[in-house]
Amino acid sequence: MRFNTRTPLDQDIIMKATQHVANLTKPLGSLGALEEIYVRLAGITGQLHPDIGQKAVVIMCGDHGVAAEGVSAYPQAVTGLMIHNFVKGKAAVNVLARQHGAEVRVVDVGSLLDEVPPPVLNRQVRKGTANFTEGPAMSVNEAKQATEAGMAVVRELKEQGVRLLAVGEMGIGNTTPGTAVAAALTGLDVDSLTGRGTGVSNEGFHKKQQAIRQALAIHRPDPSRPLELLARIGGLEIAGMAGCYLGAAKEGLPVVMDGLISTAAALLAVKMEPAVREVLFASHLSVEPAHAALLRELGLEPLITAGMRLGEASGAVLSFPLFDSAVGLAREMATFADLGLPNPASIT
Ligand SMILES: Cc1cc2ncn([C@H]3O[C@H](COP(=O)(O)O)[C@@H](O)[C@H]3O)c2cc1C
Ligand SMILES: O=C(O)c1cccnc1
Repeated sequence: MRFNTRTPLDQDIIMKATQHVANLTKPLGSLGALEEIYVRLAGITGQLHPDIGQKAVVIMCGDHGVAAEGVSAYPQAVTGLMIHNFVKGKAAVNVLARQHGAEVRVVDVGSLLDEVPPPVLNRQVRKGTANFTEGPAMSVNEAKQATEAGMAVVRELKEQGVRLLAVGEMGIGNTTPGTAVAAALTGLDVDSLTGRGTGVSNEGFHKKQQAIRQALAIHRPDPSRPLELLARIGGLEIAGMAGCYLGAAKEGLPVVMDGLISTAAALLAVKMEPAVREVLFASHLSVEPAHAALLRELGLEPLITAGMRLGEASGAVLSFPLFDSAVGLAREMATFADLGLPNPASIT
């Protein structure tokens, strides 16, 4: 299956933005990653002064059959409880979204909840995945449906005026499929990639490594067939997030990833459609070891290292002020020409 996206970057604006940032009254390159953010935002939006005023965060939710293997420190029911907590506005990501001016959109693509509380979008493809140590997590068709749900949500947000997006997830047990996907896509070994997620015990940690190894052995996932890989060892919210990134590339919308699971979904989306890479931004570096491996594979540097390991898009929303700063600096700083001077960098 191909998900059509347009080539997102406007090369003419990229050149103009690169020149503009080089002419600002500061040593060349001294604003580091903020300069790169600004130039790429300009390329994605096609605007020399990108409008990223209206922001949203999408939280994809789903449950995991592999939780039955005892791979998480928390019971599966916490996924549903947290969906209710998002509705009340009381989760970490809600607080951060209020602080940084972002709308929160929660999408249930496959929790175990029988009644999905409004305004959560009920896009349940099925109630949780199957245990992937025994068989595929879901069918290819189900993975496709969840992916398309993510694409549709992003299309709606873009139509409603959203100009910067964060993507995150909720799903107890999902650092296990997140790490399995990372292992399959990077080829790195399970020992070096597996972390403790919510803080699983030593016993749970060994079960987790065992579950991932077993899944890789049974399914032999092929990185050149990303949708099938997603169906076998992924998750419904992972598919939903992959759809968000595909949708963002299609809509020309900059999108900020969070930690391990959202970045695993992003690498899957890039494997499905390489143009997705152009609209992706890394926010923070998760404690989960597989996260750094995924970012390396994507060739992206995290902006914040704060020892976080939460998911929910908390790190992504936390990075929003850096995006506003990047755009504001480019818009408001004087150029050397404004001061009536040649750019000192161009005369030495
Ligand atoms: C109360 C609570 C809130 C959360 N918010 C995000 N996660 C995070 O932890 C889970 C993954 O870790 P593991 O694979 O170890 O289960 C995911 O739901 C992720 O979003 C949470 C976990 C809990 C317990
Ligand atoms: O890196 C993450 O996104 C993460 C880490 C631990 C638990 N949940 C998510």
